[in-house]
Amino acid sequence: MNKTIVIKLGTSTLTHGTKSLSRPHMLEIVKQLATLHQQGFRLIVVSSGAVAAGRDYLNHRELPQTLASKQLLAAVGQSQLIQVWESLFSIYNIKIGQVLLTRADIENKEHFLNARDTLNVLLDQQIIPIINENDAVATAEFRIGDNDNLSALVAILAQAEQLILLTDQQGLYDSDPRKNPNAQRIAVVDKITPEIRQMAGGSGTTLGTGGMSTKVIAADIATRSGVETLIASGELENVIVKLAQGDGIGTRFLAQQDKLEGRKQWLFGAPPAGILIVDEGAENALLAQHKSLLPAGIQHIDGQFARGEVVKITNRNGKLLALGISRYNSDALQRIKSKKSNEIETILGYEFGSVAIHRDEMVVYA
Ligand SMILES: Nc1ncnc2c1ncn2[C@@H]1O[C@H](COP(=O)(O)OP(=O)(O)O)[C@@H](O)[C@H]1O
Ligand SMILES: N[C@@H](CCC(=O)OP(=O)(O)O)C(=O)O
Repeated sequence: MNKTIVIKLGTSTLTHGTKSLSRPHMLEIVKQLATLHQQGFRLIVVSSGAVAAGRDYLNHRELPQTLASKQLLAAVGQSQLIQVWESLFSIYNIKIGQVLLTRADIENKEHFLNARDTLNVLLDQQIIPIINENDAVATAEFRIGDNDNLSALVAILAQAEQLILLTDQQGLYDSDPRKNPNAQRIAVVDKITPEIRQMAGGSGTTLGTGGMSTKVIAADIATRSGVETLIASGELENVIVKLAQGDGIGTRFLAQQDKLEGRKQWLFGAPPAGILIVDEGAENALLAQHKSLLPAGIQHIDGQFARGEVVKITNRNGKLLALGISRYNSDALQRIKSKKSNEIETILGYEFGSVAIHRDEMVVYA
């Protein structure tokens, strides 16, 4: 499959340093994305800018400094933002789909699987997802709070190879270049150490959230899950195309370990909520052929669990074969066990795909 790239565009990039969305600058970005899209890259955009667009739409009206005001600005601004994206992408005949996420959509594994399926179906249909945090409803408890972190989680969700964070600086510097004119850009970061974290300061503008420090945290989350992360300036000509082709601009944070295994560590935080006992055919498919687990191979189900929970997979002798995230809840599995995948929809009246546990959401022992 073609490479999946998540591109995060900060407010500073979308406004081109002004107080309004800069259509010419956004068109410049869309042009680059269209080039990569045509080359077959699977692209996901994480776009900030809703609050800035909302402020502009309401003519910078004086509002109280409350969460409710921010939610109001995000609600009016998000529709402005998506309209601009839609009109610009339509110049290149590219369709987009809006996906608004909150922390719960990433942390709750059932929501996680739903969001993953949505992104995959959009990408399979050559539609570019335009993602933002659902700021209009995300209260303190459910907020991720900054799109740098959101984009790292999206990269894990989408099993991306690369995360590109575009901002108003050429990359990570050894100190904030707005404060220190002699600051030096760091070209490659092998490992995110406490020294690296210390270099990254807060936002340089009133519109940006988090500054370089949230970008380094995002790079840490993403690289630990095997996603190479790049920070570069959105001002640079053809920057996205250059980064996708491996040009040495910006700051490159190297992926820390084998992609799949890193992601699985992130997925398997919770203790198993149930057990699936599988037949010999399924055991062989999992261990020798590295395949997903189909309902056809499941003989018994122990425990009550929801879609998205972690379960053990054992053979009939009780030998632990794997841990995996179940795409169906235990009641549904009771009804579709030993059945062919093409019968799932008839039996349940719905389906979440042909597999009970996907290979990418499984750790195999033995
Ligand atoms: N070590 C550093 N290297 C580069 N930029 C830094 C550093 N420390 C702090 N910054 C600040 O981070 C800002 C970028 O973050 P932010 O304003 O949140 O932008 P965005 O809207 O693109 O997310 C820069 O303008 C810069 O002032
Ligand atoms: N979700 C918010 C942006 C939050 C954010 O992280 O902003 P930024 O630091 O500009 O990427 C919005 O759309 O205004």
